[in-house]
Amino acid sequence: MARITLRQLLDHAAEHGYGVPAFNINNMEQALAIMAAADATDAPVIIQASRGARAYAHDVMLKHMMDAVTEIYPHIPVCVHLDHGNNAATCMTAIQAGFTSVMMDGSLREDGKTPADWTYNVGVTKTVTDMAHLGGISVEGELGVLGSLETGMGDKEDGHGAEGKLSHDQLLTDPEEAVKFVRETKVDALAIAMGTSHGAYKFSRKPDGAILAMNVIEEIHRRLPQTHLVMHGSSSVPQDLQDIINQYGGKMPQTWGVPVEEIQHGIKNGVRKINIDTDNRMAMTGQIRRILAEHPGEFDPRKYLKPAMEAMTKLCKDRLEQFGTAGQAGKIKPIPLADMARRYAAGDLDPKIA
Ligand SMILES: O=C(CO)COP(=O)(O)O
Ligand SMILES: O=C[C@H](O)COP(=O)(O)O
Ligand SMILES: [Zn+2]
Ligand SMILES: [Zn+2]
Repeated sequence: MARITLRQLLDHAAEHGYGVPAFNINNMEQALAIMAAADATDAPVIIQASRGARAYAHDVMLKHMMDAVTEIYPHIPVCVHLDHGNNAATCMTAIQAGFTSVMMDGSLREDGKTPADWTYNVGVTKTVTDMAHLGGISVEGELGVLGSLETGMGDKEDGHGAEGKLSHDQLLTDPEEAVKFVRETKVDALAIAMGTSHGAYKFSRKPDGAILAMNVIEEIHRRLPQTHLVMHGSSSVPQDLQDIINQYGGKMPQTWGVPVEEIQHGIKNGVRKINIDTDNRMAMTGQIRRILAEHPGEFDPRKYLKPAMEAMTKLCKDRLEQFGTAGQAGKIKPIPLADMARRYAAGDLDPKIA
């Protein structure tokens, strides 16, 4: 059984200069689609579940799905990660359900809507790292609020995200603060804000530096070369997926996501975890729409879910190859949680800050 912690996986990625996509799941089809891609490319993967996914699928179902995929594919290291935990309790129950890594998103208050202040974010994140590291579990924190530099709006699209208008100061992570945040919280990975947002409607044009501030990543990486950076809202929203949805009755207005080459530039500058959900949702939806439109008499879910899974597998394979994750699975031997716990206790995994 090859369950791995985020920390071990991202340390390996940093050592070998690659990035790891973190794909969201809500159901069996998505879990199987991701694993088929990881298997085909010999890649380790991060499978993450949001609070919404946990409510949709039930923790027990998620736990057993993760047991199942690691049993089916024992040679693939799988990190099971909580996406956007809103408080310490949510993180704790995820750990109880078998997650090897949690995100404590203290950039927002517990309601998942209100931007939080520095003291709250540092306090709640440190509470979670203190607790999680005792068990060898990894923690991702977030500094800066996700949202659009074009409109100043937070990303309310999928229910989790800031409400109302935000200032550029809130939308762009401050590199000086990032250093202090990592030092004080001892997070294993740091999510930063630089113009990406969740969902399909990120940019009204192909993004340039004015609306996708890759310079913020470069600056943070310069000051924190040993810290693993995380890009949220990193779906590329490919044109062909927009087209297929619209061709078969969908009504998605034209939109732009994060170009893969920008993510590759990020990987050269310390980005190790890249969160992707929307692209997979679109890949599945496009095929479901196509099958149902072309075969209106069809009512066996397998007839549309199988092509949907295949489209998702293709998307995942593309990203595993583009981010350099492909070919790395066989090189990793997962370290047991108890060993990770000992390393944290000994201070071996403390942030290295110049
Ligand atoms: O950041 C994400 C999950 O935390 C997903 O981002 P997308 O909506 O761009 O896929
Ligand atoms: O927040 C990021 C993911 O896209 C999860 O979305 P969700 O909260 O709708 O499950
Ligand atoms: Zn979200
Ligand atoms: Zn996110």
